[in-house]
Amino acid sequence: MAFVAAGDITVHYELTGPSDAPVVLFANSIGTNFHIWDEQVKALGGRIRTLRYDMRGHGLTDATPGAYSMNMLADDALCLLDTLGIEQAHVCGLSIGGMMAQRLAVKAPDRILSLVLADTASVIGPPEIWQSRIEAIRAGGMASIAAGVMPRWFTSAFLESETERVRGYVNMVSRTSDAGYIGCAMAIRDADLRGDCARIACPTLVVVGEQDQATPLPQAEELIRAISNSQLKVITGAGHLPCVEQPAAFTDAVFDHLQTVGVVAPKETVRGNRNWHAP
Ligand SMILES: O=C(O)CCC(=O)CC(=O)O
Repeated sequence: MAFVAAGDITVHYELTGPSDAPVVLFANSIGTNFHIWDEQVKALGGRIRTLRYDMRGHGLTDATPGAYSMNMLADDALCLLDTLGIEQAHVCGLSIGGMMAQRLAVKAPDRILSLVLADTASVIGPPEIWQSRIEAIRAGGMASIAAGVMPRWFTSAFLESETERVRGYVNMVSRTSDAGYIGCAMAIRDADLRGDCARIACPTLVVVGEQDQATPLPQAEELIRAISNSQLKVITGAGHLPCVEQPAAFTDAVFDHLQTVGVVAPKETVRGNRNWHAP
């Protein structure tokens, strides 16, 4: 396990892959931790340098009290890059991680080379959803909301067939810090990144699970309209966490994007040399 002091927090992170390879920074969604990227890191780690971390308030990263903002979360990511001596990176962010990535690409355009914005939007609302969730956590703790979130994250097929894994995700949410989740929920509640989106210039892939209930396809289409240099990929058979529910399709989408932006060699070469989807 690796930890680094970045600004006012200690961040739990993992950096793997060849030291001279391009870096892809992976940012998690609310209520999760960096393990949502396990399959992508396993599949891509030999070709690129993968940097994943637990967002402020999540996993083993510090949870500070009070409201967070997308700007604060983007500063955390920049601080992590600075502390690890990484000048430039591609960024793949899911949901709040994708909101943070929108802010980051505008805040540091010379450092962010491309984006994968997965199951995210410029506004994830309405604010009342987040406010009532914050109040529910204050009243009953994280365990009181954990099971109710699952149908917003996973397809009914996954909920029915993957009961142990779903139980594990309920545990993941339940064990997230109250303060950390509330801080991030406030950041989502208060964020409107439409102005940032119009200013994103780097190549951007927008990915969405076709059955995403939290940030559905029309919101991904809005991102495509707002970001000039963007493409859309819909992942079938997935909800809000396609990196978990359809990991191979999600990894392929990220890989194709990295190929488009010139980070990795053509698919045939890579897949010819590696057992691409092997566990
Ligand atoms: O937990 C939900 O209901 C959806 C969460 C969301 O939209 C933001 C995120 O996953 O970071």
